[in-house]
Amino acid sequence: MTGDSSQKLFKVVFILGPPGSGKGTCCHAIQKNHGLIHLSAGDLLREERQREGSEVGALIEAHIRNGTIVPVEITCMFQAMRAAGDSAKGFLVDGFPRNQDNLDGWKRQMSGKVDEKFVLFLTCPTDDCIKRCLNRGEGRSDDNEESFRKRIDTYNSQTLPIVEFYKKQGLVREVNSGRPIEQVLEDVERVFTEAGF
Ligand SMILES: Nc1ncnc2c1ncn2[C@@H]1O[C@H](COP(=O)(O)OP(=O)(O)O)[C@@H](O)[C@H]1O
Ligand SMILES: Nc1ccn([C@H]2C[C@H](O)[C@@H](COP(=O)(O)OP(=O)(O)O)O2)c(=O)n1
Ligand SMILES: [Mg+2]
Repeated sequence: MTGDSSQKLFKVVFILGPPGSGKGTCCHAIQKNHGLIHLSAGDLLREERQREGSEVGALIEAHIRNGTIVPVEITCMFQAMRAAGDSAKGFLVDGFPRNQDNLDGWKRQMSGKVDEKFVLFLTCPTDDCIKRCLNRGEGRSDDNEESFRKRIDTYNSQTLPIVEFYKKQGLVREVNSGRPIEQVLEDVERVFTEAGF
């Protein structure tokens, strides 16, 4: 056997779905119940954008407004997972991998280090998603109609193929999130229970 067998694998669940589909909301509920750590790629990027002296803040903001995806070298999820320590039971990786570049970077860094449990795929009609984003009330620079349209285009052209990639591996668990939150969370909870969480 080669490699360090004492190294603990990071247990990971990916959360994907269109903007406003409820990824963050579901992660919030699930992390409380299951002792998992929620890592939102978007939150991490917004944090870096706000960090004084950040050399990539302006670049991140341009991507966020344009609804395009920041290069994976900047969106370093591995760093955040390592920083969280290995006491975590697992990670909810929210909004990542969102395109082929994200996926390639993830594989380069994480191969042999992660146990990918499944992808929670939230589906929600675009009309509901836009209403939710416009009413989110977090003052985000991309929660306006123009940025939303660009984000949804990026989602359809770049993120859905990633969902397909995981579907082929039998890893996708789909939940219709275009329903009242109690119903969504009931189904999400069931998916986690079935996966042994
Ligand atoms: N099932 C739901 N029904 C109605 N509103 C919801 C539902 N799920 C989430 N929301 C609301 O929609 C907005 C977007 O949710 P959020 O979890 O931030 O989505 P995402 O992370 O996918 O963009 C938030 O204001 C949230 O409170
Ligand atoms: N993997 C990621 C995730 C988000 N981003 C950027 C581009 C996205 O439009 C914004 C916002 O992402 P976030 O996941 O917070 O947005 P939603 O929760 O889907 O509304 O951040 C990215 O470049 N790469
Ligand atoms: Mg979110």
